[in-house]
Amino acid sequence: MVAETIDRVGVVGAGTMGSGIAQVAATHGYDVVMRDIEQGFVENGFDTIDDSLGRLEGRDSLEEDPDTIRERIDGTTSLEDLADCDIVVEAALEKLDVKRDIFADLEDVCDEACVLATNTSTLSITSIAGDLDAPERVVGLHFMNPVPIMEGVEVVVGEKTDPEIVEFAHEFSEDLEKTTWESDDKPGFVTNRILMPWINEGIRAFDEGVATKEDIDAGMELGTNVPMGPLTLADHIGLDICLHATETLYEELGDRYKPAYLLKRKVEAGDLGKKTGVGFYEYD
Ligand SMILES: NC(=O)c1ccc[n+]([C@@H]2O[C@H](COP(=O)([O-])OP(=O)(O)OC[C@H]3O[C@@H](n4cnc5c(N)ncnc54)[C@H](O)[C@@H]3O)[C@@H](O)[C@H]2O)c1
Repeated sequence: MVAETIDRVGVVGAGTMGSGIAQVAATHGYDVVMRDIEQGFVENGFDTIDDSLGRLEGRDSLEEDPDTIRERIDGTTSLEDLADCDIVVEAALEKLDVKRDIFADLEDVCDEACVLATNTSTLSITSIAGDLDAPERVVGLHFMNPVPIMEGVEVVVGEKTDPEIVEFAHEFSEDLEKTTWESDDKPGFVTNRILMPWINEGIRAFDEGVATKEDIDAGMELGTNVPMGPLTLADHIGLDICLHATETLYEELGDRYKPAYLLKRKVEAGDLGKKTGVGFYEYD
């Protein structure tokens, strides 16, 4: 059990994924430090956690009351507050330069035994760790959205990742009651290499007038037994995240991953999906 070797879990980014990872770690008894760049973003993260814990309590899915879980999470804007963490999971923007800067800072601040994990959807673990003194302690820990609900975690092995760190990543995920699979550090790993072109083709089909958005989603839900069609799923993931992921795959793997025109246009218009209230659908 790696649980015995971990006192404190750090999370970088308090957005959709970071808040979910902080919540799940706290639910499983870990003390958590959740860091974002502005206090308002940290507070948004706590609002998301409160909503989610409230819903889970309503379904009798929690073993402790929400306040006990919530009190295990400290919010901060200071990177130094991650100094005592035994593992830090980065869930900030899907941009290589942003992640490389964060990992350089983490290497300065954290103890050398601290495991550094990234929740990146498509960026190379090897590139994120490239400039570090100890790239062997960097591993991909790709949680799925929404983190408190989805069972799977994709463990991604960088060129230099130490096999013991890979083992640790699996065990840590299992301590959070997740089930893991492993991928080499190839563009999009297993999940997004296959999922993103599916979403992208759904957007193209909508843009080219094949069917209404509702019928495209219904066709895929009822016709292939997936829980959400491509346009609803894109709104849940965030259209900016989908665009960054598709652009990375296009850059690395060529024409078959070219982002749909309508995806770029909606991101430029600021309609990013559920998180901004408008994507392909409207949300309260
Ligand atoms: N949304 C999904 O469905 C999903 C699924 C799996 C993986 N991911 C990956 O998880 C990561 C986060 O995605 P998200 O959907 O939570 O994004 P998000 O936009 O909801 O949240 C990102 C947060 O990171 C913060 N941030 C930016 N720079 C930072 C820094 N230097 N230090 C600390 N915080 C910083 C932002 O202020 C924001 O609150 C991305 O790498 C994304 O590709 C997303």
